[in-house]
Amino acid sequence: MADDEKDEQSTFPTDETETNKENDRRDERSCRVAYVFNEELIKLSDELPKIKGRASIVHSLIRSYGLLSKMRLISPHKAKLTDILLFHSSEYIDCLQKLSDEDDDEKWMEEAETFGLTYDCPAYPGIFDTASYITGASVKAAQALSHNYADVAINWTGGWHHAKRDEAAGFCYINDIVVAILILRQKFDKVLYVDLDLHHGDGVEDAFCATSKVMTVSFHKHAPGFFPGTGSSDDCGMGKGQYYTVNVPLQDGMNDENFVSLVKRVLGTVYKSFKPQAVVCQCGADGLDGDPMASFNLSTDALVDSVQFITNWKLPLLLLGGGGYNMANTARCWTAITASVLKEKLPSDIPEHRFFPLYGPDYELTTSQGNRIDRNKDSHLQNVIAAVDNRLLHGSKS
Ligand SMILES: CC1(C)CN(C2CCCC2)C(=O)N1c1ccccc1/C=C/C(=O)NO
Ligand SMILES: [Zn+2]
Repeated sequence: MADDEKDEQSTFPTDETETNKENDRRDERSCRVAYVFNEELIKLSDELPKIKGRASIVHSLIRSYGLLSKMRLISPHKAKLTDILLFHSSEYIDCLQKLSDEDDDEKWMEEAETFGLTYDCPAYPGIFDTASYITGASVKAAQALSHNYADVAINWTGGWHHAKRDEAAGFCYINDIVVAILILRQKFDKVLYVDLDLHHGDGVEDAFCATSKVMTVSFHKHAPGFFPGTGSSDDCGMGKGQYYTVNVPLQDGMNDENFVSLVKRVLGTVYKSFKPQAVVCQCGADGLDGDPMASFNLSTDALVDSVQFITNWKLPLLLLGGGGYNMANTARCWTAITASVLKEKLPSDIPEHRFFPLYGPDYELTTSQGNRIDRNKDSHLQNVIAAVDNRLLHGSKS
């Protein structure tokens, strides 16, 4: 049978002896971390227009710190069409495939508009294969958690949170996050989604706004004219999903201390009221100081500490990438998160490796905070927390 039809069961050693042998129980010291990658995934991800070469830079830094030998390496394959269609409409996927195959049939060009495949989100040749491979990696990571093969699973090429059921958006074509959550939902009754990217995780929020089985919590910049424009604290889901959507809208100049205390305060309340059985966290790094988005003042510590807070819950956790346009800082951030999950202390000096020159002039692993004016008034942050408490308290009554 074809490789991608192989029953997923056969991918992970499921017999107890195998997993028990490899300290199956998550103990205090560390947990079992699965890292999904192969050369094909890195090569295809490197082709993504706005983050050319980023996948290699991230993977090379993780490898140069010797972290690969401490993780369970899993080789992914392209997502099956049936997995992609768990979320996306077949009309949209058909059009994406046709445009990606350079099918110059006029018919598809006209439809392109309907499916968001336009100038600001072009379906460039090969995009369908790339997006399918990335989605397959997030699916494989989710399956590693569902099969109890790992406690934490990582796909730094994933995290494309803007893609809608039948529309590409914000340079996201297939929403690997939604597909991965739907896979996790086959095993876990309640899944928590956390979005740390600078941008609102609108595609994931939309997908689950009407269900109480998936709670989405997004921390993001929310300002006039800033993409995607949604994500105000008023968004609260609808129907059965009411109160299972939480948004934390922020202004420019957000610093580590306020960001991390907000994350801990909001997620602490969410954890107590929602009681998730699994967590998916999008770790977009475009909120870091030094990113071309030039919005927040965050250092890598802010994202590391936020993810560590979630890791401490000791729930099955899927970590995904996302935005991050300063390649070296994004690699620093996701390497530091990987080490933190492994409870590995890394030397601050960047090891000599293929991309070493990118890390000048300091050649250090962690970055410092920016000093952009902080537009976040304490009163606003207090109001956001009150709104979240109100909603979750209200929600937990229902
Ligand atoms: C084209 C890129 C993706 C890159 N970019 C910057 C960074 C560096 C130079 C331009 C953007 O603002 N983009 C966007 C353009 C239109 C809509 C959305 C985005 C970004 C989405 C995002 O990051 N979500 O998490
Ligand atoms: Zn972003």
